[in-house]
Amino acid sequence: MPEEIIWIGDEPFQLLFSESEIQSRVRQMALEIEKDYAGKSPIFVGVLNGAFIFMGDLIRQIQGVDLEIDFYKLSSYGKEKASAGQVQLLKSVDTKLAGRDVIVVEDIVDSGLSVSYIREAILAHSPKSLRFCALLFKESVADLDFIIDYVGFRIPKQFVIGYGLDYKQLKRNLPAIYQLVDSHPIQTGK
Ligand SMILES: O=P(O)(O)OC[C@H]1O[C@H](OP(=O)(O)OP(=O)(O)O)[C@H](O)[C@@H]1O
Ligand code: HPA
Repeated sequence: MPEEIIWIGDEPFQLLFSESEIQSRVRQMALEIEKDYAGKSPIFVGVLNGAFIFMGDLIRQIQGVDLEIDFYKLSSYGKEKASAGQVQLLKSVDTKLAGRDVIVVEDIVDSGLSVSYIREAILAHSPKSLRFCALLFKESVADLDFIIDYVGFRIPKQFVIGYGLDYKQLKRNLPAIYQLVDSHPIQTGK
């Protein structure tokens, strides 16, 4: 079967993870988190916009834990495929995070800039614990001095779209994830 390709303008993207592959991995991640947080009342903090679909699917697979949700809204990628190299805080959480078990939910860790920013912001609230969950992790790019506790897929550095991830604010609604084909390499990190 030929690889599934979609075109955005003159840029080809190939299928990286199908909808069923994503859903099955999200279920596994949810089970692991459910086990780790049994008997606790964690708060899941999503990073908007990208994480909204992943977080929605993830928390609906966690039925054995009493959980709350809140969101930060950051922007670092602007309209293009490369990080602006600087994070802008567009919305903070409303919940008091002091003394809480906090799980940050990201669609992707790329340069690591966003998740590092969130970590500092949340640590300033003195949570009881802080863990990170990301569906996608570009480990060849990410520059972190802490670990991402729950990772869905480790991926190469190509730009990806779908399942919450956008290109110029579009294509977040694709149910699968696609990556820019190798012949169009783009450095998306810092
Ligand atoms: O590791 P980094 O290089 O910081 O990249 C990861 C961040 O970039 C994207 O958000 P973006 O700032 O594009 O905003 P969006 O979620 O609204 O698309 C993505 O959703 C992550 O939050
Ligand atoms: O590869 C990416 N695609 C879409 N948004 C992103 N934000 C960071 N990296 C990416």
